[in-house]
Amino acid sequence: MEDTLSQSNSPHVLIFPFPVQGHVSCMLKLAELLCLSGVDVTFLNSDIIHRRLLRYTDVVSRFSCYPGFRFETISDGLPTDHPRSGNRVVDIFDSIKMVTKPMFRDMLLPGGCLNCGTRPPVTSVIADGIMCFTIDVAKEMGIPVFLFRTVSASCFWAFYCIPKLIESGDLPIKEDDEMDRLLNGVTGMENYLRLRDLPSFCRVSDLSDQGFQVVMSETQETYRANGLILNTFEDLEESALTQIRKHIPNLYAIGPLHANLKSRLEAHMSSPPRSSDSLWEEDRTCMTWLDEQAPKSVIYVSFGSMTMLNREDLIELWYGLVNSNKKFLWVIRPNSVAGDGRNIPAHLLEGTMKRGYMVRWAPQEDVLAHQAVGGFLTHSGWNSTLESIVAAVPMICWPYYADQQVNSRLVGEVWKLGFDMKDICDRVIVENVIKDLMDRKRDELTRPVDRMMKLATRSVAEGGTSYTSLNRLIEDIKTSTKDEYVF
Ligand SMILES: O=c1ccn([C@@H]2O[C@H](COP(=O)(O)OP(=O)(O)O[C@H]3O[C@H](CO)[C@@H](O)[C@H](O)[C@H]3O)[C@@H](O)[C@H]2O)c(=O)[nH]1
Ligand SMILES: C[C@H]1CC[C@@H]2C(C(=O)O)=CO[C@@H](O)[C@@H]21
Repeated sequence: MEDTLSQSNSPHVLIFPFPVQGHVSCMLKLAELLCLSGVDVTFLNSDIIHRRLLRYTDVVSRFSCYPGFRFETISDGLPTDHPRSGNRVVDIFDSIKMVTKPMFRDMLLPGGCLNCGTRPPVTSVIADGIMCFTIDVAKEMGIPVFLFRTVSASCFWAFYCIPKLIESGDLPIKEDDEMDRLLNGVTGMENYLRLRDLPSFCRVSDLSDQGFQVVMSETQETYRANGLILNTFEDLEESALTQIRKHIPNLYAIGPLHANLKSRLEAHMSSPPRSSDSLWEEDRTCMTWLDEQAPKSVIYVSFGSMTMLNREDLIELWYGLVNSNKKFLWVIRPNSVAGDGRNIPAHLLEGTMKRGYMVRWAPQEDVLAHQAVGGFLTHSGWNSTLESIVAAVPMICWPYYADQQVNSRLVGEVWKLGFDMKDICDRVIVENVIKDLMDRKRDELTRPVDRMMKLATRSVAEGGTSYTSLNRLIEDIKTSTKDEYVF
């Protein structure tokens, strides 16, 4: 039996995400898409992420219908009580290279849990694009590696151009730099990308900064992989995709992945069950509250899984929401507000009682699809941006860090799907931008929002660009063969 398995040529992909919510959830969607196409998948989670998935989701029963799927776990190298969010997330970069990389290698060696004869051997790896150490390990074993970078193509391209921005003197940003100055160094974005729209990792005066160095070098190393997978679609990011292809020709644009998965599940069964990838318990009472609200009357507020709010910003946002007189549904994640959460002004508490609803974590895709939701105040994480596009919900962008600065600029200036409130948190501005989005300037957003929703839907339908690109990826995975081990 063991011999038959180890000689088997059946495709077996190892999927290995960077251990944070926004990466794990879209990679789980890719895993399910591969399972649907008959590919065996092992999904490698960090221990902490896996524990939380088991606790808050139905992930085990969801994947139980795919006999070729299984989970494995690995340490991320950090102590259990490390926050793994806000600016502390960069600590994962070091720990994963120092602690996780050798463990990952051991797992793939003969006798390791990924190579012990009980399953067909791993024939290809899909690893997070921010973890290029996986290329070293997989290549040593003769296994092809595809990188999945979970940010937008535009952000990837901006990261890719960092060396050029250093050469031109645009980086590091100087103390007296005009942040609204347009940049020439990111080809294709010259007309709209300002210094302030670069990924937040570029906002450093010292280029030896750890976060800056990691995103720059990991991006530069992408070419070493057998291909690059991006969660985007041609009609949305054609320009950035064209630029990237000049350097990394084997590019698969297969997004929006959640829509791609939904569409393929619907082709397999009439009403696929809803599933969750959440690392917090979803509070579905907000759906009942939404049921009671008028169509397009509610602004949904969520800043994803990593954003930390300080008290000052919390209060300004809160005043803006209450004073806009709009209904609002606000996700405030546990432990996401720094400082004192007490002594909230009575005006805010009363306004929230009348018009607001707060939860610790929401079923976001369902919320955005609800007819009562008319706008999304978002941190512009890439998954949230794509989910909003598919649901045809216009956005107010208040980016926190990383790729979000780039995404919000595209939403506001290029795609015209909302307004970018970058670097501002003032109660009067928040109130006004909400009124603009929900009423005063709503008409100017309606057409672009509907158009992009349709393009997204078309891209994942049979024959669409993301549909075709995903088929190509599946085909390439199925024909990938593992070389002989080289030791
Ligand atoms: O109450 C909530 C809030 C969020 N979500 C989901 O959580 C995910 C959040 O992802 P994203 O919007 O991408 O934000 P982050 O969690 O901040 O994701 C990280 O990963 C993304 C992909 O790389 C990056 O774009 C972000 O900047 C980075 O912070 C989305 O699928 C949401 O639907 C919920 O289900 N319920
Ligand atoms: C935790 C963040 C560091 C890098 C990741 C990222 C990327 O460029 O791949 C962007 O934002 C975050 O998701 C990740």
